[in-house]
Formats: sequence, structure tokens, C-alpha cells
Amino acid sequence: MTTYDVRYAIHEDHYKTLDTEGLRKHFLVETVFVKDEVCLTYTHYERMIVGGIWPVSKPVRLETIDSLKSAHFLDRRELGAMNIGGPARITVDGEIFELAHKEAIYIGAGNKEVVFESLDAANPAKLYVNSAPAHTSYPTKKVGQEDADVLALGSTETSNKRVIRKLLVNSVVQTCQLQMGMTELLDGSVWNTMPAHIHDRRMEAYFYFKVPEDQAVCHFMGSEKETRHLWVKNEQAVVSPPWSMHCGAGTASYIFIWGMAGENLDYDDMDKFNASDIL
Ligand SMILES: O=C(O)C(=O)C[C@H](O)C(=O)CO
Ligand SMILES: [Zn+2]
Repeated sequence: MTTYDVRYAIHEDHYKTLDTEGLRKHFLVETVFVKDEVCLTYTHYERMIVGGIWPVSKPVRLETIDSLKSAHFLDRRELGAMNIGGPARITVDGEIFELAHKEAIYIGAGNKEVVFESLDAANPAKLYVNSAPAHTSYPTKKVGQEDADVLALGSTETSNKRVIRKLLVNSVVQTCQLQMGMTELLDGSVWNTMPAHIHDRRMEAYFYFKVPEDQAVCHFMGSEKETRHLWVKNEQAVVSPPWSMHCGAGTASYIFIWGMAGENLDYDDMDKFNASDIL
């Protein structure tokens, strides 16, 4: 079964008028995973779809949704998935891929039958997905942690020592517009994405996980002169419009998956701000 929600794009002037409830309604995805379901949020930011696939007691099929008006989900789209759970088997038009914890897959446009299943019912797979429109079909490819383009950033002095693993980026796999990766905060570090940045050419979604149950991440958004925050719990996502900076601080260390779509595939295309310049 597939459930989905649609988020229309919000202008920055409208954003400034929103209260906590309004901000959470438009930018926070509170439910990413539902057992035995595909749970999606179709955003109108680059038409990026953010979602979760959690096959627990049975295989789960990727079905088209009415918003796409296409016979199959991937007729005009590409999809990236990252496994945050136990071992997964993904069958793409008859070809089988197995994904361990923290491994990723890129699935190219034009594939018709995509099925996700868990290999261990006691430790089910959990696949966080991002999907964006695709102009052509690139080959489906599994990407393991060892294949990632790795970037070590930050320091313990500034509480932001972290490892960025770029898994689905153009140095690793061919994609049309999708980029995805995983950033892990080292023990004791809590700040991600410092210096914070904007990339007006791409939207982004952040999905936070491994946030201890009694802790949270405070995610910051908006222009650097007009920030707001969202308190995010474990396994929730934030949609970041192209005009919005994005960074966060946890009350404990955590991991997050970032995914982008838009004008370019240049990860380093960012306008950065010093922390002391943010209002
Ligand atoms: O901690 C970081 O820094 C990040 O992970 C930054 C994201 O990768 C990002 O925002 C890319 O545009
Ligand atoms: Zn970014």
C-alpha cells in the first residue's frame, strides 16, 4: 500500500508570516516510515519526492501515485534509496540487489517493477527514498559505504566534527539531478552544516535518524537574516526550499541523510555564512 501527501512550494515572504504550526505543516515530514507501506511526500520543490519504505511482514512494491499521472512510478523519474535498517533485497525489473545497513541504491528511470523486502523479519530493512524527475535513464547501481566520496569536516572545539559520505553523487554514480549522502556526527558533536549555506539552484531534504528517543534536533531554516527553527524527532525529515539555509544542532549526536535536486550536480556549489553573521 502507498500513502502520500503533497506539499506546494512556499514563497519566502509567506514563510516569514508562519507560526510554529504553519512552519511544521509546510516543512516538516513527521511520518516517514509506516510498517509494510510506501509512505511518500510529493513536494513541488523540483518535484522531489521524499519517503520511506518499510517492508516488515511482506514485500512492498513501488506503485505509481495519482500525482504522477504515469503508468509506473519511474516512467519519468529516478530514485535513490538508503537502507537505515536490516538487510534489504530490492528487485528491479527482475534484477536483484542486496543492501546492508547504510548502503544505497540508485534506480534509473524507465524501470517498471520495483519490489523492496527484508531478509530478516526480526531486523527489517528501512529504506529512506528521494526521487526526482529524470530526462533520461541511467543504469541502476548499488553503492556501498566503501564506494562513497568521503569528506571529514568540523572539529570537537566547534562541536561539529562529522563525516560526510557522498553516496549518490556524480563522482560515484550517474544521475540526472539527484544527489544523496549520509552525514554522521562524531560522539559529542552536535552541529551539522557549519558553516551553514544556501544553494539557490537546488532544493534539499534532510532526514534525521539515530536521534535517541528522548532527544531531538533543532533544525534551522530561512534566509541567513531571517531564521526560524523546527524541532525534529528521530526519523523525521525537513524539506528545505532553494531560498533556505539549512543546519541543525542536536541535543545528542545523530546521523542524517541529505538529498538534493535542481539545476546542477555540483555538491560544492554553496553560498556559505559565518555563524556570527546569522540572525
Ligand atoms: O554536515 C554537512 O555539512 C552536510 O552534510 C551538508 C549537506 O551535505 C548539504 O547541505 C549539502 O548541500
Ligand atoms: Zn545544502
